[in-house]
Amino acid sequence: MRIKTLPDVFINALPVLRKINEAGFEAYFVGGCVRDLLLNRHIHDVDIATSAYPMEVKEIFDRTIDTGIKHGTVTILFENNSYEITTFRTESGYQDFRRPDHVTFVQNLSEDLKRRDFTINALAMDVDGNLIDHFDGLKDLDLKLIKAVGKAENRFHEDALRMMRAVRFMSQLQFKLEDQTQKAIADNHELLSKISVERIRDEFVKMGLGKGSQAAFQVFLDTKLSEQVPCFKGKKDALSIFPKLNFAPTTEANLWALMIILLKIPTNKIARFMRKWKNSNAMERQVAEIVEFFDLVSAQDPTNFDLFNSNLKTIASTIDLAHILGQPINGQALIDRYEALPIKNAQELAIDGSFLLKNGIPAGPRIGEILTDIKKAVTEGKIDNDEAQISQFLLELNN
Ligand SMILES: Nc1ccn([C@@H]2O[C@H](COP(=O)(O)OP(=O)(O)OP(=O)(O)O)[C@@H](O)[C@H]2O)c(=O)n1
Ligand SMILES: [Mg+2]
Repeated sequence: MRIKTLPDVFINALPVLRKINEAGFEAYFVGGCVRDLLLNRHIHDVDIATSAYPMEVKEIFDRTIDTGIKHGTVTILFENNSYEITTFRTESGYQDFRRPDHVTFVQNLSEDLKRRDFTINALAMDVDGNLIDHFDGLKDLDLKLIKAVGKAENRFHEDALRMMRAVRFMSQLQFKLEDQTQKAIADNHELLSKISVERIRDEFVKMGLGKGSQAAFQVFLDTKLSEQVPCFKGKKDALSIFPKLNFAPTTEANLWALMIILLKIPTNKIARFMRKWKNSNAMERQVAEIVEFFDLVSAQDPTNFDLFNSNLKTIASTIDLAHILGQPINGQALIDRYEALPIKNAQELAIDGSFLLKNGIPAGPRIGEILTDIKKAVTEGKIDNDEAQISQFLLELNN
């Protein structure tokens, strides 16, 4: 099969392939970019595989970066783009279940494609748009099937992360998992423990946010992959709610918040959970804020001061979670009330701590307490946000 009209990302890269060809080597587009081209999905980067060794690639192009020479990868800068060019290689013989420290280069494209994870990721395309499909990847694209190349177990022994990639692609592409591939994951799920949490987390998040997240999550549970990730062991019942929900989360923070809610993780253990998953401090804070506000809204109607202490992003997340979990809350009313607040942060208050000092309040913790009282009074609409009314409020407070 030949693709006649290529999108710009490929057109821009054609001179790169030609230059490699002219130097006497083979070069192909490979992997995710060919898959996404055929699925009409957005293509974020094009990867190139070649028969040239990294040193030979570096001789062909003026501007190169040694991204992963050990793995056979050189990044080249060409016009305004950068491309990863990887020498045909294989991973077989490395049975430590992780990406190998170094690889064996191979002579031809077929040997290279053979070591790739799934048939739909083992497609290649040459400079003329001819597709190379040694493993029926095109057929599986048609059947919407994630199927390992060759013997599935071998692929997962080469790199156990591929088991998470399987459920991630199921979710992102809304594909089914081929039976033998699923069986191999179930049989080998324990190998996932060899993989770093950061790499598992990235795949988990992509799975959780893909269009087919609920079907994928079910397989993630059924194959027991879930038993090998932080804090999920023995929690199948609680997590089984996810595939049954009517909606799925749309942001990473909401995904984590939903996990915390489903697992009933107490407030004082949220930081621990987030850290076990190696999330950033910023993500940890955002998720803690969302869960806290969600708990508050689930228990009672928030006051204006509660809304003031929150922010639009957190409120929007809470509404999303309530929607997902089928909890009746009037989201629009919350947003309207937030928008109508006379002040949205401490900087918008007509006075600050120095005003209190000038008005005879001694420096110390009392300043903070009084400022809180003033913010409460202003947000609850008891007084206007102006100096005169705040002064009056202070007088009454002191009497
Ligand atoms: N554990 C892995 C990772 C990658 N690959 C191969 O390397 C290609 C590129 O890898 P990567 O960019 O990680 O994945 P993509 O399939 O391109 O998906 P994405 O759209 O997320 O980049 C894959 O298509 C696949 O052929 C693999 O066989 N095994
Ligand atoms: Mg890619």
